[in-house]
This record gives sequence, C-alpha cells and structure tokens, in this order.
Amino acid sequence: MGVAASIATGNKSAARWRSWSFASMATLLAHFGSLSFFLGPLLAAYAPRRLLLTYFNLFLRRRARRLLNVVDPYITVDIPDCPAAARYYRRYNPVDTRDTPYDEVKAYLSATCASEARELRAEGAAEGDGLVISMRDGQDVADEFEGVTMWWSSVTEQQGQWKTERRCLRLTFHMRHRRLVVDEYLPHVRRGGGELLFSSRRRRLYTNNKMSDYSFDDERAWSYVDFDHPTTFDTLAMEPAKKKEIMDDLDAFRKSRDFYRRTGKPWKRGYLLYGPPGTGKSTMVAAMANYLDYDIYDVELTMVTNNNNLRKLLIETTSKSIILIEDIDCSLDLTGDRAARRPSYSDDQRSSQVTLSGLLNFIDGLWSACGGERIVVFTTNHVDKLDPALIRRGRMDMHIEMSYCGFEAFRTLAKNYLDIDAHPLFSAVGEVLRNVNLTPADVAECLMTARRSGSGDTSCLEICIGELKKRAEERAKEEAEAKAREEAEAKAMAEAEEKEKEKALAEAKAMVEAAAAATAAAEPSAAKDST
Ligand SMILES: Nc1ncnc2c1ncn2[C@@H]1O[C@H](COP(=O)(O)OP(=O)(O)OP(=O)(O)O)[C@@H](O)[C@H]1O
Repeated sequence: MGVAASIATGNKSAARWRSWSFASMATLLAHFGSLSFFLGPLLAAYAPRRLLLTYFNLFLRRRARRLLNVVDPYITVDIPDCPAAARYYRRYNPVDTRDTPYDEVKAYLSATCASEARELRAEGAAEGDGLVISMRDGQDVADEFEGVTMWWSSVTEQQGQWKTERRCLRLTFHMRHRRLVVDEYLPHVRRGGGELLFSSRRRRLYTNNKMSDYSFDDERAWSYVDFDHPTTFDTLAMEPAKKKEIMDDLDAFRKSRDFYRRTGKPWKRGYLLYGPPGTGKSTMVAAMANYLDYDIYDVELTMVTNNNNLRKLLIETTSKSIILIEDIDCSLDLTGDRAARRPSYSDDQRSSQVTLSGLLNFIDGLWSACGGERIVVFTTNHVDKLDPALIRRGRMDMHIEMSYCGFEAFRTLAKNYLDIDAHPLFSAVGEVLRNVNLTPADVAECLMTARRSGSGDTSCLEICIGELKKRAEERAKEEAEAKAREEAEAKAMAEAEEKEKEKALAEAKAMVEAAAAATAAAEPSAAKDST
C-alpha cells in the first residue's frame, strides 16, 4: 500500500469535519433551547420538579453518545508499548522471538516517520545494526489506506498510582471507517511491520542445551549465536541441474502456504542429505538457510534425554526455520532394531532415551504442525544404516545425494577460490576428476594450496593439477590399504571362525569318546552284578 498523503491534506479534512460538527451541535442546542423555552413553564405547572429532573437526565444520557459523535466523530485506538517488566520477563523465557504489536506498528510507521515527521527519535534495532526511526511524543503522521487517511501519533501517558510512564502509538480515524480499520487496516499494519522486522533481523544458529527431566521456568532449551555463514547456492559446488532442482523445490515450498492449508498438511518439508564426508552436506544446509532467510536449529540428539524433552525442543522453535539433525546414523540407535543398543556407545549416548518413535513424532506428529513453515534436514554418511521408516517419502520428501566432485562442481570451486571462469587447463583437471573420486573438500584444499603458492591463473591451475594428482595417489593408496585391511580382517575372522569350529568339533568328539569309554567301563561291572 502507498503510505501517507501529506499531513496537511489530512489535517484539512479533519478540520472540515470538526467545524461541521460544531455547527451541527450549535443548531441542535438552539432547537433544544427554543423547545424548552416553550414547554418549560407548561411542564413545570403539571409535573413535579423531581420527575422532570429525572426525565431530563435520562434524556441527556441517551442523547449524550449521539451528541458526542456529532461533536467529535473520530475514534482513537492505542497500541501500548510492552511494559518494561513484561519485557524483562520475556528475556528469561526459553526462546521468545515474538514481536509485540507495538514493535510491529513502530516498524511499519518508521518509513513514513522518516519521510514526514519533523521531530524524530532513533533507537538501536533490537535485531541487527540498524536504527529504528520513530516520531517523538506529540508528533503525528498520516498514512493512507484504500483512499482513507489514518493519523498516527506518539503519546506518553502516566498511569496508575505510581504514575508510571507508558508510551503508545495512537491511531485516529473517522468512525465511519471503523470496520475497515479493525478488519483490514490494523492487520495490514501488523503484517507489514512484522515482515519489516523479520527481514531486518539477525539470523540465528541455535543449539539445544541439556535439559533436566523436570522443566523450570528459566530453563532455556536453546542457546544461539548469530548465523553469518557466507555460503550461497552460487558458491556451492554441485551439478547445475541438481542445484536448480533443489532451489525450485525450496521456492515452491516457500510459496505453498495455501496449498498446505488446502490439503490439510502441516507446512513443512523434509530433506535427507547423504554422501561421503566432505561432499558438502553442512555447506548445503547453510546455503538453504541463506536462500530462504531462515534460522537454523541444530539438534544434538545425544543431549536430549527423552522423547518428552525432544517435544519441548520442537515447541520452542520458531517458524521460518531449518531443524537440522547431522549425522543421524551416529546420533542414536535408530536402526531397524530399536531395542538393541550398539556396544560402542559413549556414556552420553547411553543416557539418551530418545527412541525412533519419539523421533518420528518429532518429525511429523501432531506437535510438529505447530508454528509452520519449517524444514527438517537429516544428514548422514551411511544412508543404508537408517530405518526405512525414518526416511520414507513424506517424512523426508527429497533425498539429495551429495557426490564426489565432478567437472561442473570444480568450475564453481575454481571461481570461488581463484576467480577463474574458464581456462584451457580446465580439461586436464576434468581428466583427473574423471579417474578418481575426490570430494569437493579435497578439491577446495588443492585450490587453497594453489592460491597460496601460484602467481597467475596458469601457474595456479598447474599447481592445482599437481595437488589433485598427489591427492588422487594418496586416495588410491588409502583405498588400497583400506581394502587390504578389510580383506585381512575378513581373513582373520574366517580363520578364527574355522578355529572355533575345529575346537568345538574336537570338544564334541572328546565328549563322545569319554561317554563311550564310560559306557564301556560300566558294562563289565553290570554283567558281573547280574551273575
Ligand atoms: N559442495 C561444496 N561446495 C563448496 N564447498 C564445499 C562443498 N563440499 C565441501 N566443501 C568445502 O569443504 C568443507 C567441508 O564440507 P562440509 O562440512 O559441508 O562436508 P560434509 O559433507 O558436511 O562433511 P561431514 O560428513 O564430514 O560432516 C566446507 O567447509 C567447504 O569449504
């Protein structure tokens, strides 16, 4: 909506209304005066004085409202600032990022104030480095909505016995626009202000605190730091078609509020990122958060003692956020065998009693629908280890394989690290990458070395190719060693099994022989007894 016709225009029309109102009132009083002039003595003769007074009072009271409307047809609505005490308390709520209506209206009006009001106040924004401009007390600005002018002013009042000061933003409008203001204008102002606050806020990266089984009011489920990761989809090394598919999916999700409502589905979407270490799973989550302008809640499952606490964590997340569980295969025993615990668990892991069903409820139980506009991301290096129920489509709607570095991914990295878009040596790099599996993290390391040691594009790329080849050899050696180790382990296990078998066989044989000897020894004595 366009903001603000000039204050002058607004004030003129208000003045016109007011002068008309005074004229009308004067006429009315004149009529009333002449009527009482004629009827007064007549009634005085016939009616008792008390009755007359009561009747007169009643008449006045009934008409007072209408008279008032004629005198001043303007309505005011106060949007009070949140009392200081309430704000103080809110700081100690676990996570409370809600803005008050006062904050929203102030943000909405700040643009109008900056261009119209003459006496301004500038306060540091609660979030971000900017300043919020508002009008000083006694100032007013006009805002236009659907052809109607609304006046806003800033007022400070003293309240209660202790005369505490309370600031409020006061809206004044003509009474005939009451429905428009209540049904449309005020919600519009709150929405607009809320969006402004959201876009100017600092984004956060949350992590969960260890919670006791009993919740206390001041126990905070999450701690946070400002989220300032520089990765975007532009700097993410990935095949372009795949990248575009993910970005389109995120776009569609963001715009589908009505679709989710219509189909009765909670407004959330799950992404499973899987692939070897160093292929960019965490980097992808940062790119997603930056693309959508969301906060990230990084859930450390081993710190969550039970399903109940997991639910509490969920309730205290806000909308427009990514809930991330990294390395989900290592977090808890969430494989198909739900009862069994792996022997290698650390104490921390053993103390967590979060179950698979608790986690499934966390993702798409009834509680998961609260808040809306949320993305759940799981990352894993071993997708095959996860319970199929956890990652079935519908829970994890999109499965994204993060793979080894291909040529297109290299081009992105070369642009990021060396600022080179194209070069004849690129084909040599492509050749190396075709023959060996290197992760983007490996390639990024090589490019870093090249950047440090080289001078000029060709020299950097030559160094990079050398590094890639070296890494390829190392990787081949590591793989060969790992393979040999696996084979040796398998062989040792097979030998151990064979030995176990032989031992068991020998023991069984010895037992049979011992039993036979005992029977043979028992037979002559039995024959002797019978004779
Ligand atoms: N696809 C990529 N695009 C850009 N940089 C990448 C990519 N993959 C890895 N990197 C670089 O490698 C580093 C490690 O990557 P990242 O932590 O995202 O990998 P990961 O798959 O999450 O690894 P892990 O499974 O060990 O957690 C990043 O800081 C980044 O610099």
